[in-house]
This record gives sequence, structure tokens and C-alpha cells, in this order.
Amino acid sequence: MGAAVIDGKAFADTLRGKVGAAVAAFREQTGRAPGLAVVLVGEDPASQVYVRSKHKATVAAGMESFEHRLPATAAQDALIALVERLNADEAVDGILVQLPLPRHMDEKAVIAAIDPAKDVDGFHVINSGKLAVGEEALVPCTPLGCLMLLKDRLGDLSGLEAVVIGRSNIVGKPMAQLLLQESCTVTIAHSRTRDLSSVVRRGDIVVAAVGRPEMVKGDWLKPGATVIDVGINRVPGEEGKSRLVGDVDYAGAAAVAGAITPVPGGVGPMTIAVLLRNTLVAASRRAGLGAPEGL
Ligand SMILES: Nc1nc(=O)c2c([nH]1)NC[C@@H]1CN(c3ccc(C(=O)N[C@@H](CCC(=O)O)C(=O)O)cc3)C=[N+]21
Ligand SMILES: [Mg+2]
Repeated sequence: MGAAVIDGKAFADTLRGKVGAAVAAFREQTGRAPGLAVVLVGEDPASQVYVRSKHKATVAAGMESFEHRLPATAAQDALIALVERLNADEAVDGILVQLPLPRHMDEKAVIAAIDPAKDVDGFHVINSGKLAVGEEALVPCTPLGCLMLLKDRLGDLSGLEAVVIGRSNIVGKPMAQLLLQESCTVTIAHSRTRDLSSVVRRGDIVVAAVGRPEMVKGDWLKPGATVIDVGINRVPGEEGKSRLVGDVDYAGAAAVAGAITPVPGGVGPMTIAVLLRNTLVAASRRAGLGAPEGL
């Protein structure tokens, strides 16, 4: 086990502290708290846990948290009407509609209804377009959190080979855009990639976001590579309990990599910390204060 462990939990705690201080300054300047609205449709137990931890983190950072719940049977029009009310609500700076949505809803149509200035997930096409052309955007939380960990670990990323495994709009594609902006040579690999292990072995940086438990093996890696594991897979553990594993075979990878994020305690906590950061950024821009410094 030669690899350094990248402590995402500790980094996220520090970031949350910085956001909290910036929130206090925002409140001084504007006389109000930044507000985050989270919308949960249905009763998926995992989603309920995430929404609860987002609520707690939002309040702990000194922001206002507005929770809205709709039944799984709600009509898409009712959800879009709620989003439009939140768009018009001056107390709401950020809107997050928890995904996945029930099957009868069109996620694209719902995301398109969110005011891009309040789109703290960075999922609206206006924000993905701005990211792609290098304009100031709200950037998806998970890939931005991964980039923060990489820059903290490696400093300047310029010229490094980065392999992103996974091409989702939520992680893989925005991750590739961010790494390209840092002047990495970026490869996006996915389920149809031929000879995936040889592609992965090019990576000085490997970001795994495939959603397949422990798929990336240690002997796929270039020795010394920095490995960011975005996967959060619940698999059967001992005594009928479940345990969380990433998309990377941790023990195998840790023997070869230079540094690696654990699961849990790696990327997951960063996602929530960056959500708070994005909410503060959205609030500052909406209040005409410009971007907060050092975040
Ligand atoms: N519109 C939307 N935005 C999201 O950002 C979004 C979403 N929908 N749907 C679900 C996924 C998942 N997600 C996580 C956030 C934090 C952890 C996290 O904090 N994980 C901890 C603990 C996990 C545990 O113990 O269950 C860890 O990895 O250490 C994980 C996953 C945000 N998501
Ligand atoms: Mg994929």
C-alpha cells in the first residue's frame, strides 16, 4: 500500500469552514442569508439520506435551507410549476432538484426549467455550454470537487495525461472540460472503449465515474498515478449488512497509485461542500457582489 490517501472529508470540512466565513460576510453586506432550495420527488431512501445531509450542511454554513417534497406520483407540470416559483423567489439563490426523478418525468425538461443563475448543480445547458467555451459558469459539484482535490495534490496540472472513465453529463463530460481547462491531455473512456486497461495506463490522473463496483484494477494503472474514485456503490457485506465501495479496486490500486481517494470519505463529502460553495457563488452574483474570493 504505497499510495497516499487523499482525505476528501478533511478537505471538504476546510472548504465548508471557508464557505461559512464567506456566508457571514455575505449576510453582513446584504442583510440576508443565501438560500438553497432542494426538491425531492418520491421516497427513495438513499435520496432521502442525501437530502437530509445537504439540509444539515446548508444550515451549518449559515445559509437558509428550503426543502420541498412531492409524491412520486406528482405530475411533471407540478414539479415545473414549483421550480418556476423558486425561480421567482428572491430568497432562493440555489435550486437543486434531486436526481434521479421518477420514470414518468423527463429530467432534461425539468432541468431546463431552472433559472441558470440558480442552477447550483450546473446541469442546465446554459451552464454546460459556458463551461465548454470557458465562460464563467456554475460548475457541477462532483467534478469541481475532484478538480480541487487534484490541484491540492498535484499543483499545476498542465501537460499531464488525464483519463476520465465515464461520459455522463453530470460527472464525466464536465470533468473532462475542467481538466482540459487546466491544460491536461484528456481522454474520455467509456463502456465501448476498446482495451480500456491500456487507455487507463496512460493516465497520470485517472478519474473513475462508471458506476461499476471495483471495476478499475491496480494493474491497469501507471505506477504513481493519482486516482480519483467517484463511484459510490452499495454492495453486500458481512452479516447481511451492506458496504460502500468505489469504482476502483482500492486495495489493488493503492499498491500501484501515488495517491488515491477512499470511498467513503473521498469525493462524496466534496460534492456537498461544493454545493454550498456554488450556492454562495450564485447568491453573490445575484446580489451584484461578484465572485467571493478564495473559493
Ligand atoms: N441534483 C442532484 N445533485 C446531486 O449532487 C446529487 C443528486 N442529484 N442525486 C444523488 C447524487 C449523489 N450525491 C452524493 C452526495 C454526497 C455523498 C456523500 O457525502 N457520500 C459520503 C458518505 C456516503 C454514505 O455513507 O452513504 C462519502 O462518500 O463519504 C454521496 C453522494 C449527490 N447527488
Ligand atoms: Mg458512462
